[in-house]
Amino acid sequence: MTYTKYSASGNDFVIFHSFTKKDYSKEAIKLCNRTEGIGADGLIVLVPHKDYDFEWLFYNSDGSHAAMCGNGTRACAHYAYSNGLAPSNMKFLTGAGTIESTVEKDIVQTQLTKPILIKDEFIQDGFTWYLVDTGVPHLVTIVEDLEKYDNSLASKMRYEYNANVNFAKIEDKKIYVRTYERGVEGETLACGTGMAACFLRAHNLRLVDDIANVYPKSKEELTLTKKDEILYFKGAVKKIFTTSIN
Ligand SMILES: N[C@H](CCC[C@H](N)C(=O)O)C(=O)O
Repeated sequence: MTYTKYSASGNDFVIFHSFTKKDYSKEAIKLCNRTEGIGADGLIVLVPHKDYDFEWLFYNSDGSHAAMCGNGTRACAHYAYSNGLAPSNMKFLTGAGTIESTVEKDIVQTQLTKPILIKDEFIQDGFTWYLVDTGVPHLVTIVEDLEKYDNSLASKMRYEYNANVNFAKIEDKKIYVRTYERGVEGETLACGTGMAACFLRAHNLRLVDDIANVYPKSKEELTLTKKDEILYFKGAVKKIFTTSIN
């Protein structure tokens, strides 16, 4: 089987396509393992679909299934276009619904799913939180200093709310984010739906404009846009290598 490794702003994925729609959780654990596998935050499998360019199956590195992955959609769209599986402007089916992505060289833009507010502002453990679903659930707290990121608190909140956990700093209308990712069970270098959740929170508080640059732990620049209540997520992706494993 041929596998391709992508990095989307530091959030990395193993991607392949197959005619077989089945549970790939075990493959995800094996392939995402950073010592004995290829190593990645997640596995993405493209399978045929009669109504869309393809359907995707997404797994976190612990083998758990997730409905959506913002960075994963950008990597997967680039993979699909590069392999002739979809046109540059494509529509594919995810666990969170239909996703539309557009590929222009190494820049990919994804139209995210409609955000759903789960729990508005609440205070817990000394931080003010906001819980929103941007394809998957995300807790967001805005802090003055990202050194306030607390991995053990993030892990506690992740299990209490079954959500990813984001600490965001806003400076000159730019957003800087650190994310503890569910299913990776640790901080990743970027989390697309997490950046979208932070953007939404900052936008609601009028701390950013309708278009904002967002910088995850990898420091790569991404752009989030809110237009007619729809969120668009744009940034570069990198194909790292392709390999065959028997
Ligand atoms: N870990 C997430 C899925 C991946 C989200 C993230 N990698 C992104 O780019 O949106 C979850 O289980 O909810």
